[in-house]
Amino acid sequence: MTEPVLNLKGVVAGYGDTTVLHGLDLTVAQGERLAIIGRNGVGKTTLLATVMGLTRLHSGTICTNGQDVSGLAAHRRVSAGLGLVPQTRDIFPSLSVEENLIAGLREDARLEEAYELFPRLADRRTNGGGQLSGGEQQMLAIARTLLGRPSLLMLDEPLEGLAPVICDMLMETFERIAADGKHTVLLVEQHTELALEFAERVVILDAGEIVEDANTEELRRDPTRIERHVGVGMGAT
Ligand SMILES: Nc1ncnc2c1ncn2[C@@H]1O[C@H](COP(=O)(O)OP(=O)(O)OP(=O)(O)O)[C@@H](O)[C@H]1O
Repeated sequence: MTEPVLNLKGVVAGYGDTTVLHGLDLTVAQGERLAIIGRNGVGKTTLLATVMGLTRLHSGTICTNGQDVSGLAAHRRVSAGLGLVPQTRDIFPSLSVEENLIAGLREDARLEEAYELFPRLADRRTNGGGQLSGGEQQMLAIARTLLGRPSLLMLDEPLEGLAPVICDMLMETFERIAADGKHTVLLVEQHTELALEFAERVVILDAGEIVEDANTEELRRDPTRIERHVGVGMGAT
């Protein structure tokens, strides 16, 4: 049987002594398209950061593809197949686009893959990271993470603050990445409708706990299950 790409058991985590996640159990199968939604401050970013080893894990275990990574540093988790595009994008502003990409490049990956995915980055390859528009920075952040060859690609509110035309283009790109057979995509998104459009399964976080974990169609049939945790109307929260 194929191991899940992500398996969390009893995860209690936070910052220092503060606990934000209160005992999460979550299994993500290979190839799944999962969205995590919830109001501001419920712990979505903390969950992704915890998977990457960037918070304090008080108890519980985190496994990826059958490997327990609970005690590993973030860079070792990248080698184990976990990839995060953080909300902050973390582009190096003084390095060129190409140098930013090289920073994420695994030996078996090629720079050209990034340019094939986002031709715009090829046009901008010698420009500094700090000279890019918000949309171009997001493309760079996504491409750089993909060059690390993640089996799980985690995207933290990747559409935030971007123009609708760029959001559409990025959503299409996420569809392609999810369909290529090499990646499992986990999307954290404030815009509930966009999240539901993309995902086949939706997890809702509230106050650091998973309060819904269901098939997207099932949730669509009973929107109150979303609205009671995310807000009325299922629009942007
Ligand atoms: N570095 C930090 N140190 C201490 N507390 C933090 C830190 N980052 C976040 N928190 C707290 O953890 C809780 C969860 O925040 P988190 O950013 O994970 O929520 P979120 O669901 O991603 O919200 P948003 O949609 O606003 O990004 C909040 O109470 C927040 O204040």
